Amino acid sequence: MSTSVSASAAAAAALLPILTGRRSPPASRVPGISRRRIGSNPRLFSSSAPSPVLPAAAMATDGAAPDAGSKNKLLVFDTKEDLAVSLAKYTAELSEKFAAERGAFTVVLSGGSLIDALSKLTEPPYLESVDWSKWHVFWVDERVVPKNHEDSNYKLAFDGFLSKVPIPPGQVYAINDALSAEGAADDYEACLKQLVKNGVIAMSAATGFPRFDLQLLGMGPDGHIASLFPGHPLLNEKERWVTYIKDSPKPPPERITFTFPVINSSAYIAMVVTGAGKAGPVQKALSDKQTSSDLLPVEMAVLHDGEFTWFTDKPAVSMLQNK
Ligand SMILES: O=C(O)[C@H](O)[C@@H](O)[C@H](O)[C@H](O)COP(=O)(O)O
Repeated sequence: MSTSVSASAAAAAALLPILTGRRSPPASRVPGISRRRIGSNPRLFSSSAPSPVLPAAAMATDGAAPDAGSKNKLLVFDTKEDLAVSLAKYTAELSEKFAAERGAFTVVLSGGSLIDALSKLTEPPYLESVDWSKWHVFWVDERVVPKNHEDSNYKLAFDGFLSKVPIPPGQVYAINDALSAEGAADDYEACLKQLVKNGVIAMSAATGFPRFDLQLLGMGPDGHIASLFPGHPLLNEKERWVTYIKDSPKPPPERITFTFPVINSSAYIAMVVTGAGKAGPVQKALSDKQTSSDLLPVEMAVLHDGEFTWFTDKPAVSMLQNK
């Protein structure tokens, strides 16, 4: 059982009644293919269908917000299992779409609980049906530690996901762990630039930054995403693709991270956020009271031209819903 909410950046979804009895369309549809718009008000759906992934056509709002809010969605799941099933279907469908359209699928991972949420992709039917040879895997942020260190996001992803699927090892782009934070950020940015030249990574003509096909992100209880923390000067980086931080409030202190211009140039973002500890930032991000002065990092993740889907559970949206 799940609930899907249209979630423009300005949508006060909490204020809407839940409409029942509407089933989601067949889950084989790839979100974002159709662009039909259905009106100016945010809509909220409750669905008993096994997959809550609704096409953008059904979820779109009509420019209620001045950003890409018309392609934002909020999915709320009863269980981690339901979330993982839906996230696997969503990712597999995008893999098929981008493999067909551009012969490559560029996927960006974060650390944290996201990796567990990808577990269903390592099982049938996806293990066999996904064309893993098209995948190119990147990290939105990485801790500057050796790849075999317990703090390494690469190790987390390798142990929990990458070692279980047949992605060609040369298409998994870990940081150079022999370098300093500065050096690793420069090196990673140079690697991305080369892959743009080779046509593996798309470019956004609109922003001039790389356009990853799918970024699979988590959010911390303080509203941070990637290694972009509240109030940190890196939030304002406008030139670099990849930068570094040496004073991360979340240990370990030294990290590299994508910048907002890169995050916001993506074609798709899945923001996977569960648990009551995240309810505050979720509420802030999805409320219509955004001001430019005190934005949390998660609120600054606004796609220039893409589709942003929140994969959440009920505790995470508990401050949004009508009681
Ligand atoms: O390097 C990191 O520290 C992670 O990439 C981090 O940004 C993570 O994605 C969030 O903190 C959410 O983590 P959880 O989902 O485990 O809360």
